[in-house]
Amino acid sequence: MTTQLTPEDVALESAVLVLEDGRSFRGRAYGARGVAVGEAVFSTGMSGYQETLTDPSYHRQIVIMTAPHIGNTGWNDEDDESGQIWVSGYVVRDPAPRPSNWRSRRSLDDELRAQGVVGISDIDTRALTRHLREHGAMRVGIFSGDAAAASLPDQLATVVSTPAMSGSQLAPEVSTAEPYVVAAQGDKQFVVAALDLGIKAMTPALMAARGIEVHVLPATATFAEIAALQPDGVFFSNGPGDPGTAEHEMTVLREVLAARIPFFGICFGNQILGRALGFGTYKLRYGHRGINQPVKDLTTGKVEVTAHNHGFAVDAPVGEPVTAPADAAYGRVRVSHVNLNDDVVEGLECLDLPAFSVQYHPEAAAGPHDAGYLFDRFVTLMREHKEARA
Ligand SMILES: NC(=O)CC[C@H](N)C(=O)O
Repeated sequence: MTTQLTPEDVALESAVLVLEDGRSFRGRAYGARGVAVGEAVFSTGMSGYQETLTDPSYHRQIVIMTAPHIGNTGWNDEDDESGQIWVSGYVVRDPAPRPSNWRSRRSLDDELRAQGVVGISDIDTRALTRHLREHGAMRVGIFSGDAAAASLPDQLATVVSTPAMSGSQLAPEVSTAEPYVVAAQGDKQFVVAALDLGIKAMTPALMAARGIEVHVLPATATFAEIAALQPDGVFFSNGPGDPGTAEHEMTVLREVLAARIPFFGICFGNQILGRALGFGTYKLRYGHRGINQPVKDLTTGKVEVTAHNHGFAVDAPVGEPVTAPADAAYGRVRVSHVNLNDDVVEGLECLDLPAFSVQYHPEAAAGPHDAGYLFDRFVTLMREHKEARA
């Protein structure tokens, strides 16, 4: 006689989370069954889990949600930031047994299973987050189904054999294979070439809403391919991996700067601008991920509450402008934004070139929208540049 498991039995299946330093947590299988490995990172967002899961910048990361209840509003057909879930695994405390929202089409659990994403629930996510804050981001594995029964040394061996985030070049793995165009809404005012390093759907949408025709290009695009579009501006998106590996993108950006084409970069794009100007990048202890990070705009003195997802940052001096260390021809540059929690550089502005960037997310789809003015700043920069050339 075969035994049929009921949904309740399945929900009670045990699973284990193993950190690379040997600490482990027992929980329950959630989403797909199997093995997931990646870098353990925590997000403090209380909402927007669908946008988080589909953000390509989370490629090869296992995301731990500090908000205890996840899945309450289910999964809809409108909020994806890309064509798939990118996190390599998902860790929650208390998943909603029944989603409730007028837009929900299926449960989060069903969507994780359908996309083969291994998760774990009933984890003390507070204890886990405190561990990561004390010991820093590290590799982690989730083991469920048959893999849950393997020995801890075997599970640990799997975790430590996965590549570390530092040194990982991941943008080409998530970038579009072919260029595509997002049409401007209303009259077309500007053409922007947007390098897709892991772009989120909301970014071209917010540009299109401002009359920009966005040509989204693969990460491998050359300066010649960008210049062939005769763009009014160039944009470099967010994306996964270590910015220290983005040699091709940095070289292309230096050509963009030399050609004095207006430039705006977000997150990975900010780190690449930092490198192009001659600053270093470094890995943060545990990064910034969530939608409640206070950032000060040093131009206006205003503080904005912002969405973040970064594990690396630019090493540039806060205060008086400095000459770009890479090449005096780039002129002066200043740090334009800082994080008020830890003074991390959150934005760069060139004073003698039409280029600026931010480390955080003005496109934040789950909000907050305090930083939306940065898209307007890009439009102003392109307009001024166009008028000066006319
Ligand atoms: N969202 C992003 O663009 C992240 C950039 C980079 N991968 C980091 O972790 O810092």
